[in-house]
Amino acid sequence: MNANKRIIVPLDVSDEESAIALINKLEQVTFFKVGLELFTSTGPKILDLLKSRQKRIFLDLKFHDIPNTVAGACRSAARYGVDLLTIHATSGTDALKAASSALQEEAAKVGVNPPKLIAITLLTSISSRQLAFDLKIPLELPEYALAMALMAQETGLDGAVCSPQEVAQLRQTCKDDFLLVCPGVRPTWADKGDQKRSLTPKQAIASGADYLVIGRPITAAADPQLAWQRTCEELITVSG
Ligand SMILES: O=C(O)c1cc(=O)[nH]c(=O)n1[C@@H]1O[C@H](COP(=O)(O)O)[C@@H](O)[C@H]1O
Repeated sequence: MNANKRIIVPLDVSDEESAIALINKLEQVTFFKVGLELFTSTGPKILDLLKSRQKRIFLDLKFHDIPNTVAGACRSAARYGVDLLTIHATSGTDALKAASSALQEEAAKVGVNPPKLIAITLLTSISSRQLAFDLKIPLELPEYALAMALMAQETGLDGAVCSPQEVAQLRQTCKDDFLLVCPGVRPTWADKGDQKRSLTPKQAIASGADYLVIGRPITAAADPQLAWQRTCEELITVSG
């Protein structure tokens, strides 16, 4: 896959106008993420706009609820015809199974391809200290992320979201076609911000990530187009 097709740019802005401005500046980007901030503001309108421009869509709503509720949310999301959708692994196996079945059934009913359903293993903003002291989870961080990914795989999900620092271990253990999506990726020249477990794009791909989510280094740059190009150039040598 071309380097630029592996990068997903999140439209983490508060309204449609700002999202359109970013999409226009980033003409070469083929895959965008619509997350909680933008979707809460615009609703599905933004998905139609992206589709009209032939963009791929990662709808990152991070569902986390009881089985009946996530199944209903997945039925609604299935109708949008997006490419990727997220749910927290900590929703539990019953909810993961209910979500996955609901997506398949509803997509077949309305005649669209179901999105790949991917599980959040552990948010990339959580440190090992926070995992132990705030969340009270008595496992090493990589061990916990792997357990969540394997649980997602066993319940029939299509992949997982993990930090680049855990991706090599997940790649080794999970099936080859289990999609691994890594946010918290920072080009060599970018600030880390609130991302606690980051690697560079090149390191993340070399470690086995299928897709990288790279936001602020590109979207908050003075020249987003130039930042996008520099990011792609960093990747070319490993995945060109
Ligand atoms: O699901 C995600 O995309 C996600 C999961 C996670 O564990 N960490 C994480 O940062 N993200 C998203 O990835 C993007 C990262 O943005 P930047 O930190 O600006 O590159 C944001 O849209 C986050 O919502």
